[in-house]
Amino acid sequence: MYCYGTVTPDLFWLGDSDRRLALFENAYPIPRGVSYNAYLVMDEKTILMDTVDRSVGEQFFENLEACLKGRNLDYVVINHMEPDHCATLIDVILRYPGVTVVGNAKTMTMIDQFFDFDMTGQSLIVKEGDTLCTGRHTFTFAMAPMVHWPEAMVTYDMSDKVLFSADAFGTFGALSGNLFADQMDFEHDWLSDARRYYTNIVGKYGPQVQALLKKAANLDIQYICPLHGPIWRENVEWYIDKYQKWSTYTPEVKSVLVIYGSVYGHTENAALVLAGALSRRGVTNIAVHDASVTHLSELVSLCFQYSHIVLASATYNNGIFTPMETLLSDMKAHNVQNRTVAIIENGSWAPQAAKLMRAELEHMKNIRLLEQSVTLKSSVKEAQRVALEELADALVADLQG
Ligand SMILES: Cc1cc2nc3c(=O)[nH]c(=O)nc-3n(C[C@H](O)[C@H](O)[C@H](O)COP(=O)(O)O)c2cc1C
Repeated sequence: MYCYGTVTPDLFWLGDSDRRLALFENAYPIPRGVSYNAYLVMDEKTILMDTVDRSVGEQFFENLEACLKGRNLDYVVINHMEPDHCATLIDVILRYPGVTVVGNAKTMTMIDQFFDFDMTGQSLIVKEGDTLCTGRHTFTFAMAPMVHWPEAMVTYDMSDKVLFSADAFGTFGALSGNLFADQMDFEHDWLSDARRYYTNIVGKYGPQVQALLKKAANLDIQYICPLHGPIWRENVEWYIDKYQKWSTYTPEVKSVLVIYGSVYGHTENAALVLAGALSRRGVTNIAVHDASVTHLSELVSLCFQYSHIVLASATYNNGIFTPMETLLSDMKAHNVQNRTVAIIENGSWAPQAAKLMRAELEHMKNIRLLEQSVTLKSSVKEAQRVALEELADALVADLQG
């Protein structure tokens, strides 16, 4: 049975959620599921904004058919050619043979790459600022390259001030009846997934997100309709401000995130001794994570959130303990920058981790390494306890500075 939702009297949500998928992009755990959103505007001409992942295709077509109420589909706009939004595009064309596919030149190239379908006479190529009128609604298009693929664009309904934002402003998490962010406790229940989605999916492309935000700043936005997660119609500025912070690599929390890589628990012990020392000095919201336990996508997200990061690692076969090594490479891949970092190392015969971690961090932009570091030779002794207290002093001084 169809279950589409109403956004405005003539704008409908046709999406569905996948609660079974374990890994989004076969990489990111999504215990809360994920929604794939598509939207239909019923005007003199009917216009569909994007399609959906194959996993929810059946429900999507039931919704589309019910929503169209026997009318034909005139346009389908492809804001983003990634298969989680476009896998069902050809099925749309086959079901509605007269439909015109709207996208930019790069979109059309990608359609050719992904599918074997001759679109001659069925496509409309749009550029920055072009408009398309469907009756009461006039839509304009803005390119958003690398948010999150090169062909990405957004569509703005100038009549009702709706931004169809593609992957921007999306989040992991299945929708449960409520379509709007103001119908949920977004900050409490969704924000950490929204941050994890942003930082891992587009975190690398801060300057490109900034370029899109500058375009959006010129628009009167009453609704944001993303391709994943809830729709925004209230407090839109709050969410845009989060995007400002994330895309400029500005920390949200002025506190210390401690991540440790530990085989037998002694490096973990050092991390906790430090965390306790920080707490006694009045630092709040300290976070401690085991790099072997907390998923990388969560750790990357936390690195975007916190101003100060302490990395503590055992030496492992003359290298960095592998989960910590993987984290460092992921931090680099996601462009983590503008952070203050301190290092703790451990090793029973030739500790190397500090030197090697430092070398990795030097490849990242604007990472300020605290001079103070702590070396353990197997376990925390009195000398290291004192050194950890001193590291806490240095971190507190830096936080206050
Ligand atoms: C597989 C393996 C390889 C190791 N390689 C080194 C090494 O190259 N150099 C060193 O000084 N210690 C090495 N160690 C020792 C650990 O770094 C050391 O025992 C450290 O105290 C472990 O800290 P943890 O208790 O937090 O796991 C190695 C330990 C393991 C299990």
